[in-house]
Amino acid sequence: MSGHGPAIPMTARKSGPLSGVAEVPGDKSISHRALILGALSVGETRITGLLEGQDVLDTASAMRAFGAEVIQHGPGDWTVQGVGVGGFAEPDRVIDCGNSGTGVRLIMGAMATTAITASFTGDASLVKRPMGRVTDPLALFGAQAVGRDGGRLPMTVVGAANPVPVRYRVPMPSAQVKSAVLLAGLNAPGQTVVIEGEPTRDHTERMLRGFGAELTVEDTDEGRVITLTGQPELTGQDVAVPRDPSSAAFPVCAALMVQDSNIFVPGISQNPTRNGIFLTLQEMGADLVLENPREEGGEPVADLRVRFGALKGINVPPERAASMIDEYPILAALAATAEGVTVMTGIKELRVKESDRIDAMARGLEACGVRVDETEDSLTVYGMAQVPGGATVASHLDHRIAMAFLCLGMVSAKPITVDDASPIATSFPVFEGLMTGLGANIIRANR
Ligand SMILES: O=C(O)C1=C[C@@H](OP(=O)(O)O)[C@@H](O)[C@H](O)C1
Ligand SMILES: C=C(OP(=O)(O)O)C(=O)O
Repeated sequence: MSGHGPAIPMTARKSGPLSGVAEVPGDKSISHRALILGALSVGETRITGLLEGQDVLDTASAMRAFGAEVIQHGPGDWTVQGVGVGGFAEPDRVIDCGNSGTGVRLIMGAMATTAITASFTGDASLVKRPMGRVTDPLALFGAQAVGRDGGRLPMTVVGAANPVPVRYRVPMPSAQVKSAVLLAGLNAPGQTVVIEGEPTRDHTERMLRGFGAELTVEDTDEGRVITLTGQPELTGQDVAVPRDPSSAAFPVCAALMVQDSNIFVPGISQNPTRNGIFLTLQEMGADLVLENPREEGGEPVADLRVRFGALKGINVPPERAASMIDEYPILAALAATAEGVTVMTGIKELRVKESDRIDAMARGLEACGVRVDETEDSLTVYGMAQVPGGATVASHLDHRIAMAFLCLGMVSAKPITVDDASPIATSFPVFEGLMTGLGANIIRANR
């Protein structure tokens, strides 16, 4: 929803120790895809563990607008009656994707090779984000897009009536762009080929196969080559959504920062295209143990046992960036409490997220008394024994910035206030209750 309600300022104070079980909600990326692929299938898709964050609810409502029947039966328990590949109806209203880059970009891909027209918009954050990275490859299929300011929302996409298949090399590491092209390729005849220079999250590929598409993935000198055979009949599936590693990163990092903490975080996806944060934390010296590795819902998962302990700053290798792209805000907060310097390079994609995350973290950390250096493509954080805090930090309509500073406020000398924590509801609606349940001292500032 683009209608953004009143700001919710929130303050975090010295907390802990954190202890107990952190049951984080379902994976956001997989939740969006389960709804979209369910809508593009024939028959019923039953989804359990769906993330009921606003980003995903907006995708559910978009799928209804394209003609699918989407019903909630209970918490996390949803069904989708799909319309089949090429069966999307023309929506009779503007598709409002709220705060969600994943939602709008994947849905544009999913409708771009059907002869319908759809208009898209979003909130004050989403309308600033680049859409040309998706509409450029969609134009190769024959779709046309007209947007504001050379490729921003609001935007209207006219789907291709006679789509042709495409061979496309994704110019930046982006699972959203890759996925938009693959979803568009579903309704094009012949083979659509997507090549990515560095691997990004592969949920679309895994799930397309699970829904019955013919798709191959080859690692070559050119990169990862994904070939999809168009116009398959997708069949509704049962999807069990694993818990979100990107959400898990917040209680995990908070427990690593807050003295004497010891928490258990069950059932977290360890998909190798998503687990970079856990490798990084272990390199920093974290007492983070992966227990009971297993497969759930087609994804590798493990339980995490996390205990407080002193961490050291490291150089995070740029080639790891794609596998932890959403975790840099919380890593930057954690780095402020580690011994020594943490250097994060190869992260310029952070500049086009819900906010410019390099800038938002750098300014917020400085306001809290932490020294940082930034370049277009990197952020360096100088750790200190005691972060001063005592600042009000802007979240810029960015859930991950809000959560990162609330975690830092649990260990700073003086409290940290986030000017607006309402965007947390887009990805982690139970954050406040979950964290306070573990022992976090966070409270809505206006209560
Ligand atoms: O495909 C996805 O589900 C996502 C891909 C990433 O974005 P980019 O494709 O822009 O890197 C990530 O930051 C986002 O939270 C979710
Ligand atoms: C970047 C993110 O999401 P999106 O691009 O879907 O808005 C995120 O959740 O950190």
